[in-house]
Amino acid sequence: MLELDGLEIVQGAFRLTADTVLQAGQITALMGASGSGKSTLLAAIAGFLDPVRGSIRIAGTDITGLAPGDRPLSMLFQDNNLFPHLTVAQNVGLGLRPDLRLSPAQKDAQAAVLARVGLEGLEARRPRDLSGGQQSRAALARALLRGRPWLLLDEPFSALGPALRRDMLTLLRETARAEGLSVLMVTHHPEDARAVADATCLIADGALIPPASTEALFAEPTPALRAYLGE
Ligand SMILES: Nc1ncnc2c1ncn2[C@@H]1O[C@H](COP(=O)(O)OP(=O)(O)OP(=O)(O)O)[C@@H](O)[C@H]1O
Repeated sequence: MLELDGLEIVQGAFRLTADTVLQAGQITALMGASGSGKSTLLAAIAGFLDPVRGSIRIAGTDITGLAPGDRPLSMLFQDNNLFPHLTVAQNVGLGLRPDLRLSPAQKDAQAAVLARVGLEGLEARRPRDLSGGQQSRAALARALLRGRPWLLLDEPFSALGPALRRDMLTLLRETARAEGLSVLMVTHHPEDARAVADATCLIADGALIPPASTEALFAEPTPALRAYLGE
């Protein structure tokens, strides 16, 4: 479980509150209008932004004061954050060791994760020699290799066309299921939430509305979802 307990986050004039529980072992979509605070909430959970009040717990442990690297989570950004001068294998290996001195077991894990995301045979390429979809796969592989139980995704596939985005979401769902990952995923696309998210939550009027089953929510949209969808 990821518990947001009386959380209050402030950025300049912007204020966001969150007081809810996100279930582990499933995919939760996070939606809300542009500027509603989705990235801000992820930044606070990941430790890039200190809340002014409240606490964040994962699996019962208070992580509010921990440095980003010490939190039981990995974060995937829209721009993929791949280093242009490193190969695909090196970029992925950074998930384990910044100095890339991988043990034989770590090299095996690196090869396995590259195979899992469909990048076998492309290990020696630089990111610029990969398609957009392959770059997304490399970034996902690096996050997966870290082996942290929670994965936070800030619109990571939004630069891809619809077909590639669907492929990536399918890969995400399969991987999350196979590895028992818990995922919190920001998306602007209701169809993405419906395709892969067990639960969906919305930010509206400066507050996180607790998650509900995606199926139930879209079958009977709440006023906040209706407003977001422009209905
Ligand atoms: N460093 C900052 N200083 C002051 N205000 C900020 C800062 N960063 C973001 N904000 C404000 O915080 C609010 C929430 O921004 P945030 O990026 O979290 O929204 P978002 O829901 O992720 O939007 P989008 O969907 O457009 O990415 C916005 O009003 C934004 O202008």
